[in-house]
Amino acid sequence: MKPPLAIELAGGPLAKGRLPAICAPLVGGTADALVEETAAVAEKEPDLLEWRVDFFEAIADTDQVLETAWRIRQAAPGIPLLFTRRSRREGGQPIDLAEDAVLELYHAVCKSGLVALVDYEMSNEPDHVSRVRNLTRRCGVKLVLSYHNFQETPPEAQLLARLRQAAQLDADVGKVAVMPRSLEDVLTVMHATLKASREVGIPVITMAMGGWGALTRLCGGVFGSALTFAVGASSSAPGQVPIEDVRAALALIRKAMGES
Ligand SMILES: O=C1C[C@@](O)(C(=O)O)C[C@@H](O)[C@@H]1O
Repeated sequence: MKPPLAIELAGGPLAKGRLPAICAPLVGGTADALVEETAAVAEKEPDLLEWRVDFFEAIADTDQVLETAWRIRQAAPGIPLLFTRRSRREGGQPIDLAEDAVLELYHAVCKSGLVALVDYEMSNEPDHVSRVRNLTRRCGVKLVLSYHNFQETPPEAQLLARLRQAAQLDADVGKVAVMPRSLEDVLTVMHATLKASREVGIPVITMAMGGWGALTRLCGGVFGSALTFAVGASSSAPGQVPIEDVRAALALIRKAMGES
């Protein structure tokens, strides 16, 4: 039976018979575009959908956000929704919303019961991070605490520190996405993933972006990444691979590693 929230069960090495969950981003700018996008993506049966609300033109109108979240859920029944406002600082779209307004939006969305998880960046004010932690807990929503670096790949110790920090801040999931400047950087991400998945005590999601980083999107599960972002209709970051290709690669890796 398919688990209700694959991410809760995913995350071990494939050699132990587990697969990373597959999450497809939604990046439409309007409600109608998002509904169309969702219907197309849902046919590909990702484990999770991520609504990148920073792409949504009406992000400042909470009622429209809630109504659109509801329409997304209707267009993809049974697929849990991850709600993400990526800040411009960490690679998101420029939006005209102060952080307090973002928190109010998160509050309304969590209370609505429409989303299963939210993503919030660890680099936000500690007070904001703890407010998001408290409200997600009150609403029964899982919290992904994330870190993104579109410029470079910090050293392994820093990646590990970020994932440990997510656990210390009581996240349900820790996530890092970084830009590799060399193949060594790709290895750094995978090494940090293996260590973190063994020691931090919460599921970790990691990836390197861009062309080299595509390797981590296909093989990251082997090293303990709980989830991989893959393109259903449109990509939300450089290097994302179509869902079909990710599935084929995962099946091949499992077979080659001797798993059925
Ligand atoms: O954090 C991430 C990961 C990501 O940046 C990627 O590289 O796949 C894509 C984003 O939409 C998501 O919020």
